[in-house]
Amino acid sequence: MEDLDLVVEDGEILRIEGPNGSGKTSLLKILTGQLSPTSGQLEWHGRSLTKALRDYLETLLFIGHAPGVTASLTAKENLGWSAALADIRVDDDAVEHALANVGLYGFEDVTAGQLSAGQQRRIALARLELIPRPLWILDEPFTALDRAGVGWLQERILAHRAAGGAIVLTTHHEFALDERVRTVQLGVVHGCA
Ligand SMILES: Nc1ncnc2c1ncn2[C@@H]1O[C@H](COP(=O)(O)OP(=O)(O)OP(=O)(O)O)[C@@H](O)[C@H]1O
Repeated sequence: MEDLDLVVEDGEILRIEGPNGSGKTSLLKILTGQLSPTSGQLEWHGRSLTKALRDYLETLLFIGHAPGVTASLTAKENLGWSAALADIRVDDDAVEHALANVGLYGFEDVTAGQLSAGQQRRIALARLELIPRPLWILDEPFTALDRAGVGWLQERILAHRAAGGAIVLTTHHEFALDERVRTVQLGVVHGCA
C-alpha cells in the first residue's frame, strides 16, 4: 500500500476493494491495531492511535475473515464469550434474542462445530446485534451467507449508518447498499485477469 490517505466519519460506509492479495485484510489489521504500518500514521479523534489504542478499541467491533467461533462451544456460549470479551454484561434472553435475529432460533444449544459455514458466520454476525459499538470493521462479512442472510446484513449495515455508526468493510460480493458508500481501491496484483 502506498499513498493511502483516508478518513472515516460517523455515519459513513467505507468499502475497501481490490483483487486477491492486494492488502485488504492487511489494511483492516492495521485499522484494528493488530498490525503496525511500516510507515505513515493513524489517528483517532485527532490522537495518535498508538496512544489512544485502548479507548479506540472500546469503540470498535471487528469481525474477521474467519468467523472466529469455537467449534466445541454452543452458539449461545460462543456469543456469550464474545460479549464477555467485549466487557458487555448480557443475560441469556439477550443472547437468545440476538441469535434469533440472525436466524439461529432453535440452534442456540448446538455446538458451532456441528453448524454449517453460513450458520457459523451468523454466530459471528450476531455480535452486531449484541455488542453496541459505533465503529464496525468487517472483513468479507457476506462470505457463506445465503440470499436471506445477505439481505439481512445489508439492512443491518444501512441501519447502523442511519444511527450514526461507521462501517469499514471488504467484500468481493456485489451488494446493494447505495451510492453513498465510499470506495477505496487498493493496488492491482498481476496474474490471472
Ligand atoms: N502474515 C503475513 N506475513 C507475510 N506476508 C503476509 C502476511 N499476511 C499477508 N501477507 C502478504 O500481504 C499480501 C496481502 O494479503 P491480504 O490478506 O491483506 O490480501 P487481501 O487483499 O485481503 O486478499 P484476499 O482478497 O485474497 O483476501 C499477501 O499477498 C501476502 O503477500
